[in-house]
Amino acid sequence: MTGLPQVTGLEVDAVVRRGGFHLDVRFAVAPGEVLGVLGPNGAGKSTLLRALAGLTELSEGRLTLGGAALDDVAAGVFVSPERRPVGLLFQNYRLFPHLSVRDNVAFGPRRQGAGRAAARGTAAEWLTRLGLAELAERKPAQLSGGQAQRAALARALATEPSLLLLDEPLAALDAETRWSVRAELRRHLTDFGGPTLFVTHDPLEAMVMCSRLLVLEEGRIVQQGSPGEVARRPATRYVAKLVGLNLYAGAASGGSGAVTVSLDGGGTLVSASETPVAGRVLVALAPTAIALHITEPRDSSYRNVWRGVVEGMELLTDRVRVSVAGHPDALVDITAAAVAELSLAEGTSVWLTAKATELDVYPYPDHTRQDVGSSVGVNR
Ligand SMILES: Nc1ncnc2c1ncn2[C@@H]1O[C@H](COP(=O)(O)OP(=O)(O)OP(=O)(O)O)[C@@H](O)[C@H]1O
Repeated sequence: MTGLPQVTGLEVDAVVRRGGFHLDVRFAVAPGEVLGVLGPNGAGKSTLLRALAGLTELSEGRLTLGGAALDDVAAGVFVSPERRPVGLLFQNYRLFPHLSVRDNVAFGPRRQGAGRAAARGTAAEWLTRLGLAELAERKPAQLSGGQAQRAALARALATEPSLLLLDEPLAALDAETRWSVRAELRRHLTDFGGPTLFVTHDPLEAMVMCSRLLVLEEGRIVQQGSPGEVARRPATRYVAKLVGLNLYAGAASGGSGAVTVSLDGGGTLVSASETPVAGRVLVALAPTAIALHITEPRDSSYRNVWRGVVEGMELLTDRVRVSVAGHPDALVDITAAAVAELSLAEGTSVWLTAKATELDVYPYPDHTRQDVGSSVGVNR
């Protein structure tokens, strides 16, 4: 025993330049951890996965898996894609159309040097595990979307990879199939002992499938944390929107139990936060925690009362999301019955109220780029 920790996970310290785009990230993924990678279009999610798979070269930095370098620009190390112990699962499956399902799954083991019979044996095992044994002789075009996705998963796992890279693996499936394939995939990810990166645009999927989330924006990491932390305390406007919260940036003053925040875009909010906070902060407020009134509310239990004008309404499954312009702007979720009772329409003047206990105030995250500050609120 040397007493040194054994490095078995993935360590990423990477810069990739593609035209005018720069990806610049540093993070680690532990064995068995499923890291959800979220971010708006063009944030660099696919670029990151491509770099890990060896399909795009690093401009600077180093990637190590289990302590061994896959890429090390300074040392001149680059392991070619076919020699990386990496399982890939992409949205559009990329099964070979001319090969049977069995041969698609046997392809990886064959490429790794297994004999024809051994590779077919491995393929048969994985197809059985994924409930596809009876479809082994079919061609990909003869499979449903869910079956094809399972075949692609069998193909990714049959090479016994040390790292799994999943790029929106469920996006092409219809809602019902997606649900069952997701449950299946989750089971396999739990069994898989290595690190997994899971790119998705779907916040629910990220919450359900991933043990930790990493949010990329413009090639940089703007937030990392457990799904619960990210959902409760979003670091940027993009994350707040994703998890359905109002988010405001401002300057805090006052003590525990009554923190006053002067918002960047005008207006003031008061929080009953028990943790003393001062200086630059973010304030998260759920759309369901705001109430709308036509006349000025007389109930003094509302510490936050401000005026606004209805800008738009969107029907959600069981509520209506009302977009209100004011200081601050806000998204407010109310029932369809309340919309009717208040006779709300675009242009209606309203009063907004929120209890101080409903506002979560937290320090402005250090790792958030400072220039996000002025635009961080869902609303100005
Ligand atoms: N081959 C390329 N050459 C130059 N720039 C590229 C190339 N491929 C992608 N880019 C640019 O790199 C940036 C990141 O793209 P990437 O595909 O990694 O984003 P993404 O987060 O996966 O987006 P999406 O959610 O839309 O799939 C984008 O600005 C894109 O235009």
